[in-house]
Amino acid sequence: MDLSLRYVRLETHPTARSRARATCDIPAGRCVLAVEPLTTSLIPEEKGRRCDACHVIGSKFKQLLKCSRCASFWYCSPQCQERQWKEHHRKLCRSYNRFISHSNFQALAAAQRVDAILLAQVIPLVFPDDNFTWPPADPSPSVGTFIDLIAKDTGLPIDMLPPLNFGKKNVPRDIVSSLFSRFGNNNFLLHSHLTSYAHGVYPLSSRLFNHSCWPNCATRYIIKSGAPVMMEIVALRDITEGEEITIPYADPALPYDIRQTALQMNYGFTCTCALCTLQRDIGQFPPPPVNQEERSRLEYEICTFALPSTRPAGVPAASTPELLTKLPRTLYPLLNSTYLPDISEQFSKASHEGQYSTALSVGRTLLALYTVLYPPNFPQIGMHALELAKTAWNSVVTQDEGSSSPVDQPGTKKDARLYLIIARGILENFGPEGDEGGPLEEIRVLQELLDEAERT
Ligand SMILES: C[S@@+](CC[C@H](N)C(=O)[O-])C[C@H]1O[C@@H](n2cnc3c(N)ncnc32)[C@H](O)[C@@H]1O
Repeated sequence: MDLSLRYVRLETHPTARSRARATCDIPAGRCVLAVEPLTTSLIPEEKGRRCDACHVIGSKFKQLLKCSRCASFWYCSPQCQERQWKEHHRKLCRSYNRFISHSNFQALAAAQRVDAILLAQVIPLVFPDDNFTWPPADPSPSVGTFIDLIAKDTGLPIDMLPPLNFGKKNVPRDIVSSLFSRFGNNNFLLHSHLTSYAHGVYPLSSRLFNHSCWPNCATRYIIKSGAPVMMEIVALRDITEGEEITIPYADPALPYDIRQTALQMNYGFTCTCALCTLQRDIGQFPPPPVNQEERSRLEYEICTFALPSTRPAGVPAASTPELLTKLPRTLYPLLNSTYLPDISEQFSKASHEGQYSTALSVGRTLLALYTVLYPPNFPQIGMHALELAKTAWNSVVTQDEGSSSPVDQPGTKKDARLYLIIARGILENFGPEGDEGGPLEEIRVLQELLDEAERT
């Protein structure tokens, strides 16, 4: 495996086998590495909506072509169809529908079904000539890296998978088992504008990057017509030479216990990152107050405490959860595991129903919590700030009649501008990704509307 990479080098790690270290100082926003997939698979809801090869969305101007034999794969062009045909579809086409309608497949949980499809697509890549010997003879660099990934028991007995007999011969069970043991802890969820739409195997990223709940990098996916979907590892903040490069395997805003259980179950390790260490030392957060007045006071205080830190310009991004360390204990009830899901739901409901004052007051508290719980420049903070900017603008144009309590006021153009500055700083750092349009385009349009409103 060639790991002579520009920004990262691999070195041994006492418990995680190895880790990726920065070979030089890396500025925030820099793409540390771009990685090709070994294979990807759309989630069922996206089948027929996107090209199975390059993932562009079909439209009435660019209608997708259905595979005329299996009628289960769609392509935006004959080139994409040909590329996928050569990779795996020539082996899968005839048996794909039998495979996914088999009772064993139907009995699998959703995530296991995706792994089963990825496995079926990987086998023709590992054994293009149906020469089933282990280890495979003369693997491509990507297959070689895949074989080199950490193997773990997936907890799913192999006889629960549908038979894998795509080539002329049946795939030997021990080979299926060896390949399948690399799934589960090595698959990525592909997203566009932070909405998941596919799963994929990116062996080089799996081989290189360990997890942290306070990561210095995040993954983005580049969807380009006719090209494989590239995974890019983007620096969230300035990284110094020698620092370990990490990405999040789980959402850092999930409660500590849930993160630890998921990481242990799916990847077999206990996370000891800076966020986990701090949260473990703090222990359980007390429940939020039932009294509404008391609750509003805490919400007001957390906004005053955290929101100045979301201003991107000139504020160096912390490499440790600085805000959580400094958070007054009196505000801990707002970090209780019940509170964040509760206000997220309130925010979505109020903004969808046009209750802009409520949405803005709840959304502001949510932004404060995200700022405390997520590492600096984490894209979720930027996406939420953009939602707040749009809500403030909608409130302005519909002249929403909100109450006049200190935390519950109708939005103003000034609010919209402020949230837009936060959103732009973070999302421009994260960079263009996913489908066409999306948050960067929305920022541009809203900025134009605000500038226009200023002029008139
Ligand atoms: C996708 S691989 C990452 C690359 C891996 N370190 C290697 O050398 O191939 C995931 C595995 O790495 C290990 N790992 C990743 N992050 C870790 C962490 N923060 N602490 C301990 N082990 C970790 C676990 O064994 C996990 O199942």
